[in-house]
This record gives sequence, C-alpha cells and structure tokens, in this order.
Amino acid sequence: MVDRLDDAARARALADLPEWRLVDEPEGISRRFIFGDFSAAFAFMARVALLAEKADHHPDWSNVYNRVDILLTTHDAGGLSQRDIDMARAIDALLAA
Ligand SMILES: C[C@H](O)[C@H](O)[C@H]1CNC2=NC(N)=NC(=O)C2=N1
Repeated sequence: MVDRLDDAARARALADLPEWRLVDEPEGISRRFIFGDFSAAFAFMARVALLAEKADHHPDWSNVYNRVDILLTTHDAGGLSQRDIDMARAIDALLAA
C-alpha cells in the first residue's frame, strides 16, 4: 500500500517531470508520446510493459497508430503516488537511453 502524495510533494515531483501534466479523475499524470510509426510505438509499449511488470505498477494507456497516451495513477491510493512518479521517471529514461 502506498500513500497519495500531498500538494507539496506533488508540486515537487512535477517540477522534475516537465513533459507530464497533472490530470483529474482519476488523479494522475499523463504524457503523450508520438513515434515514427506503429512499430516504434508498439516497441516502446513492450518496454513499458516490462517496467510495469517489474514494478507491479501498470499504466492506463491507449495507442492509436504512432501515438501512445499514458496515464499513471495509483488505484490503490485513489490518486497520484510516489509509484507514479517513479514510473514516469523510468519511462522517460527509456527514451533518453
Ligand atoms: C494487487 C496489485 O499489486 C495491485 O492491484 C497493483 C497492480 N498495479 C497497479 N497499477 C497501478 N497503476 N495502480 C495500482 O494501484 C496498482 N496496483
């Protein structure tokens, strides 16, 4: 079990994740990724899926051709938690690598 971040912690975390935006209902953070084609988008999703399984923390996401929309929220906490922040960082790191 993990706690929902309070306002101060949320603001600190988001300052470090400029590509992600805060969303409501469910409370979480989201980012849109655009790739060259479906194959590149799906390869990215496969890598995120492995991260998600390792962390036991899974994205709410959708894919349309070369676009992947990811929403990270912690169902167990009813909002944004440190697990979402950690996952966002790990996803960003995939792209930086
Ligand atoms: C039982 C299991 O650990 C939980 O359901 C995990 C699995 N993956 C999860 N993923 C996300 N995004 N939020 C959760 O609260 C969550 N909970």
